[in-house]
Amino acid sequence: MMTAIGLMSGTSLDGVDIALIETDGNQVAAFGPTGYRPYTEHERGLLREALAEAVNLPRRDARPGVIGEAERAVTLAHAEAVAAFTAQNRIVREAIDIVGFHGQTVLHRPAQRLTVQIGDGTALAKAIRVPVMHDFRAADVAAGGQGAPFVPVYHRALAQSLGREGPICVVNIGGVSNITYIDGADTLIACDTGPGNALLDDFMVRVMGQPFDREGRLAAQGRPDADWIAHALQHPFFALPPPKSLDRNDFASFAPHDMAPADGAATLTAFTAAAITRIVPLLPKSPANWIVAGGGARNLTMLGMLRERLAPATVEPADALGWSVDAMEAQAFGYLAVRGLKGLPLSYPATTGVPMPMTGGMIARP
Ligand SMILES: Nc1ncnc2c1ncn2[C@@H]1O[C@H](COP(=O)(O)OP(=O)(O)OP(=O)(O)O)[C@@H](O)[C@H]1O
Ligand SMILES: CC(=O)N[C@H]1[C@@H]2OC[C@@H](O2)[C@@H](O)[C@@H]1O[C@H](C)C(=O)O
Repeated sequence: MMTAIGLMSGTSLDGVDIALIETDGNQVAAFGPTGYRPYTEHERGLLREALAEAVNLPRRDARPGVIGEAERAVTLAHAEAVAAFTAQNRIVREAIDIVGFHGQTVLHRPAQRLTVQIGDGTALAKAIRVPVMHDFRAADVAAGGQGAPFVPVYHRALAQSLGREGPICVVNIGGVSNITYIDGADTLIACDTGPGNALLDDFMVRVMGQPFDREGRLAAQGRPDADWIAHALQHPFFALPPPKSLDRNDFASFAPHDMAPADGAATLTAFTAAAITRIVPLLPKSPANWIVAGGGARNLTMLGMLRERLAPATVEPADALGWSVDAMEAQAFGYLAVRGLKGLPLSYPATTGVPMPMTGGMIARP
């Protein structure tokens, strides 16, 4: 068994999730503590600027202007997250075999074999004095894969311990939504499904001056615009079979106009639920159980809409099974780091479209 710390900074740009996990790269032996280090307003501003600048990046290792500045901020925030987490939980660095460091995606264009995660693995390893596995998506994209999603192998490890009849679908509703379809030991299919919370968050900031729709309370007071959703679902992405992936801003132009705030929030929430449901006819069988992770699992209106659309399948938030809603991706990158160390596959033809199962990740030693 190995002890790994995973670090994830997701598309919501809210902060760094951190989690400890014990695993041999196949089974999960134990979940450790979890933590969170929010970005400051200044850091969030830098990340937003870096995302806007990144559309012009020619190469994945280029760090011009504000992107370099944002990278230094990301590395420092992660070093602080590890220092606070280990101090708080009295973990000595000798007890940690590896740290899995995802970094912050600023651009994702797999068709151009380009996916860019900022965060300096070597600098982080030096700062925390523990080996760091980073750059998880690079090898996959270089081999012609989508480079995302990467959490499915971890979902599979968790699902195997449930001992349920399949098929099971785990859906992660972060900034972007992605699903993992598991049926028995042999079938693992994954893809991004469309927007998660990012459109709703951007709408809430613009219209209500709030970072997100807490528990889905605003959406609960509104009426989804069915025509708007039907039109949005005409986007060719939704008809594509898995594997497929998205950049955070691929749907950024899908903003409801001329709608009351509650109706706009209800429409965007229903759009996310409809886009997730749209994947069902593209899967081999209709999933019997849906498990919802990511911040979207805390949005009760979203959960209600998913239940309505996916019935008679069951829809449960991940924490109802003892899994972490918030730290699942951080745990996953700890798990993936151990798999990377052992040369085990991180992605498969049916999860990212790589021609063969691929290991990945780069190791930086202090
Ligand atoms: N209590 C809550 N009620 C409603 N929504 C919530 C709540 N808590 C979090 N969220 C939503 O979840 C989002 C954060 O989700 P999460 O941390 O899973 O995203 P991420 O990891 O950054 O994204 P990704 O998985 O796309 O990389 C918030 O921006 C917000 O929209
Ligand atoms: C390129 C990139 O960073 N993609 C993220 C993003 O956020 C959610 C979705 O889009 C997913 O594909 C992926 O993250 C998770 C952690 C994954 O790789 O499984």
